[in-house]
Amino acid sequence: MPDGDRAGIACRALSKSWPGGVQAVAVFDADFDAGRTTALIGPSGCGKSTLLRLIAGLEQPDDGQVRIGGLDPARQRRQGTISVAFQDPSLLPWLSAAQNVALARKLARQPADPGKLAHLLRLVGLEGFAATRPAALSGGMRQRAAIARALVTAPQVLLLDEPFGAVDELTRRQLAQDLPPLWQTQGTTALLVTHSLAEAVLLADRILVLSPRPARIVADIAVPLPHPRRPDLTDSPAFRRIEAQARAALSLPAGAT
Ligand SMILES: Nc1ncnc2c1ncn2[C@@H]1O[C@H](COP(=O)(O)OP(=O)(O)OP(=O)(O)O)[C@@H](O)[C@H]1O
Repeated sequence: MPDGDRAGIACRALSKSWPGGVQAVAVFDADFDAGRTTALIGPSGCGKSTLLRLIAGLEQPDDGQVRIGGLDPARQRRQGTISVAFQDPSLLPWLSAAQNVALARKLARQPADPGKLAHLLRLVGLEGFAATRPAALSGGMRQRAAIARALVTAPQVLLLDEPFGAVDELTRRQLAQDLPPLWQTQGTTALLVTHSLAEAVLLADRILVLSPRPARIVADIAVPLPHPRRPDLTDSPAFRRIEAQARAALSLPAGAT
């Protein structure tokens, strides 16, 4: 990772056990280059969300450290450098969808940008629901509002934990096509947890396949396909080859590399 790179992520010997003794992450080492999108894929419960929460500075590791551009991630998050969109969208219930998204800019001390707000709401398909409060949105709509909230600050680091999990298949494909250019053209470093191999290949420059808990890297797969990627890319031989490579790595027994 180049020196002085504000958005490169370094995980060093990262370990985290949860109360009750579950070791979710054990001595995890990885570097994520600035401006690249990496998909994390692995069996359910292997520690992907824990890893993302450690990288976001939302949890402290028991051992090891995370550095983003050489700095503590919690500090970077408070400065608005890092945006997260997790499975639980956690929108403020008393604000409308648009106000929830706009608040992110305020918290990051960025000036209001109504044009950008409207553009993002349109891209995530919520233009007709800007004034609607979260309780009156569907689960998928709340997730889409959370994605818009994560993108509205043009963050240097974007952490997405199954961001399209509650979104229907058709909308998912549309979002997978429309949203990545927003962060990829502005040099954002993105980490994306997904259970979908196709989504990983469509969105990412690199796929890390993780073992069952505690998560460790069993395969590090480059996705050298040009952006932007259209959904029909899924029919190409190159796409299928990478997808098959990731699938094979996922089915490796624990302990095998
Ligand atoms: N807050 C918590 N308190 C206690 N245990 C936790 C907590 N969060 C996660 N765990 C445990 O840590 C392990 C890893 O969970 P984590 O959510 O990181 O996995 P995951 O790979 O993201 O799973 P999934 O793909 O199902 O979302 C699991 O055994 C889970 O029960």
